[in-house]
Amino acid sequence: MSTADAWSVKPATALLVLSDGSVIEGDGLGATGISAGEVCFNTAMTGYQEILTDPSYAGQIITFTFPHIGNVGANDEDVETVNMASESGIRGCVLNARITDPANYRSAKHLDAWLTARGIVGISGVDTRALTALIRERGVPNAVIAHDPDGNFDVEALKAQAAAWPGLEGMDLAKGVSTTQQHPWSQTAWKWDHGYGEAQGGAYKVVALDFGIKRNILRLLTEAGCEVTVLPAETSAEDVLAHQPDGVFLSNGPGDPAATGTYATKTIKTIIETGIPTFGICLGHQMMALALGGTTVKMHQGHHGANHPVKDNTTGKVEITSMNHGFAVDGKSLPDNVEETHVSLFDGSNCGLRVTDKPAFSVQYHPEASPGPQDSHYLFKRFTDMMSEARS
Ligand SMILES: NC(=O)CC[C@H](N)C(=O)O
Repeated sequence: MSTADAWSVKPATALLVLSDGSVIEGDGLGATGISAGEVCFNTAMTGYQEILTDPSYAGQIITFTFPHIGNVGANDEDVETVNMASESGIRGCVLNARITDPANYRSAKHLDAWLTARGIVGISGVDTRALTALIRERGVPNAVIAHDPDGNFDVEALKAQAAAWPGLEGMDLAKGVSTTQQHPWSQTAWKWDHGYGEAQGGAYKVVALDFGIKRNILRLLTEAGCEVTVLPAETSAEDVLAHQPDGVFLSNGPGDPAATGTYATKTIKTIIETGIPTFGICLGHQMMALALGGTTVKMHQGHHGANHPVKDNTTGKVEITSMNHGFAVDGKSLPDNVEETHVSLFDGSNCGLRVTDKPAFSVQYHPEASPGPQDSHYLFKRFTDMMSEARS
């Protein structure tokens, strides 16, 4: 780039328009077009591709607080969406620095080209610190992100579109990202010497209800000795039980748990009552709480990052966790036969539960990480131990 190019003032090729009418200008990246959603911020310093493909982000525009996103490029391995052909559902991304050319041996594509191929609209050159400070002060705003290489924007129409977006509360988005067909899963976790492996069978037959499940959850279940069958979000309790599973897994996923719970909580309640070991993560945790009689609330700014400290009340240990949620279980709403097992050390919010008279437990955070620390991998063993105990 010549000095003249570097200093010339170019018109904005992307806009982030908040529902309060604020207009933030920047450089467009990824797909062109207009996309609406709720703006959250994620504080993870690595793993942007896994974040961008986590189906739990459907309906959301992610602001990365880490300034250099894209510098290790993109590849086919670091994708968390189970169905490679489908988009994760994310509505856009907001970056600080312009994406540089990738510098990593695993890179197969420039992140910009990868975003375009997946239909994700993005904007860079944004003061993401200021945006994050605003979200912390006022809560998560609805917004529209627009990208046009010629810089032709109807700003008033974009403001109206941002103001009209209904918001995540009341939205059931799980059905849209769930598998429509039951399918088996046998890939095991990544090993540095040979990459991903394939499991032959497994000691425990597990069915995973897919509300937007991440690949690494399935890999860690397989790794822990489970033979996994993935079922669509709306599968009935009867159909789940017809598989005669040793255990049932309830996945993460996007949207409002209360809206998704309208069909899933009935199923979950029946499964727990039968005494089959049940393990839930994130949306699965929230819906387990709802099934047990608890309630969920919308959080002020949510928890999205890879360094959230959580205390395990049963052992007193603190684990550093990966989180991605904008709703939370109200710990005080849990009935007497449900114990609060984990709490966030950032704000005291509920991060885990255990049913005292049935083999069922769940956590609000992401023990599979991807991206994030591996402190909480022990929970997959806790699930297989539960299945082993139930057998004997
Ligand atoms: N990661 C998840 O499963 C997210 C759960 C839910 N959609 C929330 O935002 O709280």
